[in-house]
Amino acid sequence: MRIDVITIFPGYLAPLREALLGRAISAGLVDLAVHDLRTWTRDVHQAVDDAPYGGGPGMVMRPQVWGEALDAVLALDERPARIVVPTPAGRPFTQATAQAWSGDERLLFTCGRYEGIDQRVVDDARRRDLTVDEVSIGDYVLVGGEVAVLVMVEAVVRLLPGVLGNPASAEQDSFSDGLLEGPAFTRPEVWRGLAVPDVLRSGNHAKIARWRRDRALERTAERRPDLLAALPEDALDDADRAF
Ligand SMILES: N#Cc1c(-c2ccc3ccn(Cc4ccc(CN5CCCC5)cc4)c3c2)n[nH]c1N
Repeated sequence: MRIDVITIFPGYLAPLREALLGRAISAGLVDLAVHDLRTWTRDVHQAVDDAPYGGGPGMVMRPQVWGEALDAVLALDERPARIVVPTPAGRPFTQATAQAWSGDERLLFTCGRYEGIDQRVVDDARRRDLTVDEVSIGDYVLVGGEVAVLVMVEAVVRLLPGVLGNPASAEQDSFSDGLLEGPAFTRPEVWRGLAVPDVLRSGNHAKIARWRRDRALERTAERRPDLLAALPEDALDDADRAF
């Protein structure tokens, strides 16, 4: 997978070259290129923003600079790219989104700042039959798109074959079966007077699986009843319902 990121703060994306993601890049599983949006400015001040038409707070990012940047970065590789535009007004980015995008050949992330990017940049890309997804990572307000890109790239890249040491980990993700995962424990058996649940040390795999499922159902009902309500009819078996 090729990933391009366009931003006025390239340094914000440095964490993508650390740890797991850094190893995925070194292993050739991901090609990452970060581009400074100001490369495509033409004025001495390298202006990327201007006042909003119709008034209102803050500034809006200029379409000319973004249009030239997108055209140039898209031309760097012939593979079709999904253009991702983080925005507070976007569709929710979920695990299902990450799963879907993990099958893409190329992702191109545009990091807005100020009050966002002139809407015509998205409109122009869509009318050229480019795939453009305007997404939000959550119902809170950030200062720009860079942090959202860090979140989305990590969520997608960890799903690529060969990235996670143990593929089962991604298969047993929270949300992958529609439920939150339950509590996890490791040694020591007792820590500050708190013991690991006996069932986890029983060696009885059926009982352990049941216990873990019950804890996942309990936690989901307590913290995310919306996820429970959204489960498909056949997602819960009789043992689940008895819980
Ligand atoms: N993903 C994601 C995001 C973002 C995000 C993503 C990309 C950009 C680019 C610029 N900003 C700053 C900003 C902040 C507030 C507003 C709304 N306006 C304020 C007054 C009138 C409406 C517009 C932009 C961004 C924020 N925030 N939260 C998420 N889950």
